[in-house]
Amino acid sequence: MNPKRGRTGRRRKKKVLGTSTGNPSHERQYVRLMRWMKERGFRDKRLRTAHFPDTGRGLMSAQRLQPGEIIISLPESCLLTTDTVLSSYLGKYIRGWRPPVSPLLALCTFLVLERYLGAQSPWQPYLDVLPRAYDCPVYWEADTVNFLPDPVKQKAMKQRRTVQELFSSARPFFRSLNPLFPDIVEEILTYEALRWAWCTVNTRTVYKKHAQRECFTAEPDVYALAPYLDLLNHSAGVQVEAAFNEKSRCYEIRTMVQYKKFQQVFICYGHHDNQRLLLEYGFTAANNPHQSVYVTKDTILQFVSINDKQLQKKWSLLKENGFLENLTFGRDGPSWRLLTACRLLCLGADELYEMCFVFNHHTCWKKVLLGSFVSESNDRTSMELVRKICLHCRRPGCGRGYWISSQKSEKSADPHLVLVEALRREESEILTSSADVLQKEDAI
Ligand SMILES: C[S@@+](CC[C@H](N)C(=O)[O-])C[C@H]1O[C@@H](n2cnc3c(N)ncnc32)[C@H](O)[C@@H]1O
Repeated sequence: MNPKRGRTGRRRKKKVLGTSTGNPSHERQYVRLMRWMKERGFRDKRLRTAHFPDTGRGLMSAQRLQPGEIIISLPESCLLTTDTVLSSYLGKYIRGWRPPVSPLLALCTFLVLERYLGAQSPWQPYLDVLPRAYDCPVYWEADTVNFLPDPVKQKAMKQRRTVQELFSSARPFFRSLNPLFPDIVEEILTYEALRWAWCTVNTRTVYKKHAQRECFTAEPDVYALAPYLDLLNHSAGVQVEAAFNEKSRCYEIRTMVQYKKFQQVFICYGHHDNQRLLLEYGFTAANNPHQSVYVTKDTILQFVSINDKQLQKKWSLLKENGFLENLTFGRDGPSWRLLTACRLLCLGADELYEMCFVFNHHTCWKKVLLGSFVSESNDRTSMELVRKICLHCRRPGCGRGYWISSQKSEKSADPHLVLVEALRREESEILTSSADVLQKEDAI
């Protein structure tokens, strides 16, 4: 009996498809990729590609994996770095170009040109499995970016400017490549192509440090595209060790958690909140333990007295000491940085420069920045200020606690609006939770 026929066979087939990407042309791409990797010395069979309902394409365990076990070991010959670029046809153009290009631009240019070369590129099997587009804000419609909460919106706009500026500044270098692709180099190295390559590098590279080279700008050269390994998705809850092993000359990832056979295998991209995941990787993670709500300087300024003669001085002290960045609310209340900034802003006129002889002769403002108690009144007024800020952030119209349903119906085809909505929903939950914590503290 043919095991693929009949009910059992059909069930068995369904199960296999359920764990694969389910698309035959994609399947062929992975077969080609694996063959190509094998030619380059990759022998691993511990992971395999799969499609997951919540995270999309990823890798799953083909066997039980134990904590401490290496889950993937990628030979150096599979890595695409600036070494690859310099040893290619682009090398002499990069070495001869002044002012030097950045390592990032070199990689991006190489990716675009190799994609253009198609079957002539030795990297084709890898390039074929790369996404055609990304979900980072640089890909979004300008209108959609406007729906982001303010601090993320600023960063998203900065990201768009960064890529636009990179493109503008790179055009003379691109034109210098004319001898390689007469007449059409500007049609290949377009803004859209550079944006794709920029996102490819930013969302998929692993860290591999290269010594600084004269042919590049001084920006850190730390990128390595790692075929197949870059199919691993992110989870905040896993611990891995990942590094290039100088002895084995392989990029290795070791899991610190256990996986059953057929479970999705994750790595952790860093202790990132959802704003950062959205900006850098184009997704938000449900139940992200690092999620927080950012408070802008402008919001804080709305609630401090403009009659405070020391306001400017206090503001400069916060700025000089790096306390005007990353001011957040979390599920367990305001962050220490936000609280500290508020405590400094609430120091009384006579308190700011008052010397404290008990604590290393520091002035009160210094004491606040070091996290020490100053006075009951400072504690009370700063908590009031934090509560006001929290209340303000929760207000509909502040741009956080309301739903963007009207836009949603008009723009239901915009997948990025879903990301904005997820971010806003989570922010609203965090602010509610923060407000509860603040209320409880008030009651004590
Ligand atoms: C290094 S790649 C991982 C493989 C990727 N899923 C793919 O199909 O090519 C990083 C990208 O995967 C997606 N991703 C990673 N972790 C995710 C997660 N937990 N949930 C949703 N998307 C995730 C994001 O699009 C991110 O930019």
